[in-house]
Amino acid sequence: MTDTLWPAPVATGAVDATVTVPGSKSVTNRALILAALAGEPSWVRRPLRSRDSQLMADGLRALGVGIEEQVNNSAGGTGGGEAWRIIPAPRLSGPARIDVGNAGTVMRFLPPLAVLADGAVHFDGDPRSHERPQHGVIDSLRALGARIEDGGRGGFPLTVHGTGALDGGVVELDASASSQFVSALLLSGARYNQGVEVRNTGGPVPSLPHIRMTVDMLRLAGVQVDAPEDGGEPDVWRVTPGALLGRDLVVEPDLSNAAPFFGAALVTAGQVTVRDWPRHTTQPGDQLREIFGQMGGRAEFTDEGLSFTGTGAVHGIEVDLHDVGELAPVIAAVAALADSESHLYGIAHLRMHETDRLAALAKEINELGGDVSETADGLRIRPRPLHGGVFHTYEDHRLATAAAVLGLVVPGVEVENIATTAKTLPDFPEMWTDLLGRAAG
Ligand SMILES: O=C(O)C1=C[C@@H](OP(=O)(O)O)[C@@H](O)[C@H](O)C1
Ligand SMILES: C=C(OP(=O)(O)O)C(=O)O
Repeated sequence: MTDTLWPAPVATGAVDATVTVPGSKSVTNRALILAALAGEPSWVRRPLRSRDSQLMADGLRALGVGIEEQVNNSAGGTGGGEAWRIIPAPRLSGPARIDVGNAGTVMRFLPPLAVLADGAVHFDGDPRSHERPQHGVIDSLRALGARIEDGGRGGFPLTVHGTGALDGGVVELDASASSQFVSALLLSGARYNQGVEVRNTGGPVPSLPHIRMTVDMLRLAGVQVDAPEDGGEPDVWRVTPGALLGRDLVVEPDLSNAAPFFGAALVTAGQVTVRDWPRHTTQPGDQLREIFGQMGGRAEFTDEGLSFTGTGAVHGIEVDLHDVGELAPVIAAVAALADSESHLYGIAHLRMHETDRLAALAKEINELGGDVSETADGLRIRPRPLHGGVFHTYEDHRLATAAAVLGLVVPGVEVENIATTAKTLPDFPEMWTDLLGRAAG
């Protein structure tokens, strides 16, 4: 029920908690794709189990990939507990129907894999999937030799007519709307006859750490990749054709989903430790240490993970979020509670995310009494005393978690459809209640 209202709990004091954040959506869904393309079985341990990863797993299963859910404490050393065992199909095959939901990773990463299946693979998803940009994937796959029917829409619903193989080669595209166009082609590219060379001819590509994640995970699967940041040509990524190795991989916690929990520490002058924070990672959420640090908190590695402490001060910030747009909604919520103005920029592409995030954040914070204006590529946020009210979430998990942060210190915030957090963080309401514990009102 999308019209259900969740009364956001108010913190009566400083939060003080240690939190286990579920696995990264981006790592889990890449690991599933790479395991499906490998020449041998893989383990994906501590996977994210959420709507987006379930959609990815179901899509791969529809093409013949075996994904067994196991609780296994003995196999393969580290990361016992929950795991997925992935058995690649001897031959990916259609006909199949795949639901992409509103998952960018599923929308963009699966069609390039479906071209390797034998048969017709039909894709459709939530109404929003019909609006999110997909041209970078469809046009590129066509240029590389694929047959795709999309009724001239340039997006979903669409049918990939797989023939079991793709020529591949060099392709030019405009990836300024989404880094996922580039990641999508690279992830399956090693299985194309000539591999793939992706050349961005558009404006700057957003979310570059996510492309780095793709490149690193491909290399760990034995694929040779040339990338700009390793001295290669700017805006060009090249994947050499070849087999992929099966892997045994432990998924890192989703650091972008740590944002509301650290946000809680910041706005209540409390302390939150997120367990198992990796010391080295390509996840954009790692930049929370720096960004929330500038906003007044203090991050420190401990034996358990990363501990973040609010000092009582919450400062405004001027920050380019082009690389880390996923973090913008929670940063905007914290900024609305700060002691000075903020300017978040470099995030025009957020207009085509789960919803138009710039418009939605401005409207919803303003309806609570805030003063947020949209710029061409971001938000200006001038803190004002806020009051309670309904916060609409537009089927966007990050709008919902941002609203929960506001609700900690603004009594009477009611969050519409908190269940939308199931996209990447299914247990969010319970985790939030646990976080507050005695600090809840
Ligand atoms: O590749 C990925 O896993 C992602 C890339 C980013 O997409 P955009 O480049 O479209 O922002 C990010 O916002 C999204 O949540 C996940
Ligand atoms: C933009 C996001 O998701 P998606 O993978 O659907 O693009 C996000 O999680 O913030």
